[in-house]
Amino acid sequence: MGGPPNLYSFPDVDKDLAPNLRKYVLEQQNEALARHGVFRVAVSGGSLPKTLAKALLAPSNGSKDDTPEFSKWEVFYADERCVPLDHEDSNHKLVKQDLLDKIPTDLGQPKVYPIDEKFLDDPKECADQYEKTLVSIFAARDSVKLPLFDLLLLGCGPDGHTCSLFPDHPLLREQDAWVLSISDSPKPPPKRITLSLPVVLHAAKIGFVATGGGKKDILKKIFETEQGGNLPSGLVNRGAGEKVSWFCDASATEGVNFPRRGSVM
Ligand SMILES: O=C1O[C@H](COP(=O)(O)O)[C@@H](O)[C@H](O)[C@H]1O
Repeated sequence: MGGPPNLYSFPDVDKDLAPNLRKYVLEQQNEALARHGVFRVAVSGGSLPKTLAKALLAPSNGSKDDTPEFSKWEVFYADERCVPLDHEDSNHKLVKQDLLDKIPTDLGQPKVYPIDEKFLDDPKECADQYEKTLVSIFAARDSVKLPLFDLLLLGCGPDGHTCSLFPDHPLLREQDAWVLSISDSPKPPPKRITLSLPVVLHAAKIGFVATGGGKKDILKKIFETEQGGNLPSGLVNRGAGEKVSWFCDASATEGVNFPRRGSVM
């Protein structure tokens, strides 16, 4: 990858981070719609859905560039916990309650691809079924080696995990599968599915959202140390380089020695 990742650090989440995240997401939307008429985005759970909702549910300035065209969105999950879709641990539940349910009707609704609840007891089957869904969308016309998401919106845990790819876990070595299962997640709940690292690295753009003082030690590690570069978020950061943009607040980047960018152009 050519250039370095982009690190944005904003004084305030509501006033600065959310509007810049909105600009970034809508830029990716508009480029994707111009490319192929649909915007394919995979989102994470955790703290991301709340910040994303602040960004996307804000009133538009009325320009075409600043309008979310939700009816042309296809929303997937970067990772999901094997729990019912209305369970409080479900990433889909968070995204639905914070964002999807609050989209004004005149903006349309995205097509959403949650996991199939039939396979909650069998994470491997759940992952295989989700991969089949991706194959039916991304590889229907010609066969592709990896699905090309227009945008991935990811979180970074305080241990450096992203999606449900955890530090030192054998899943990080997977080269072929698109969607993986994990039954021993160090963070509960233990049973989950996740996009594989090659799929993450292949995405057109990758936006991390990391806010709050609880993220500053891990960001310092990722941006400043060799060891941090080998953590899951660090592997994405190093491997995808300039395709990666970090949307952080000042508390998360305090003491992080890496050049920051101003605002999204
Ligand atoms: O378990 C998970 O954690 C990560 C990070 O969450 P955060 O609350 O620290 O932002 C999240 O991105 C992932 O989707 C989720 O399953």
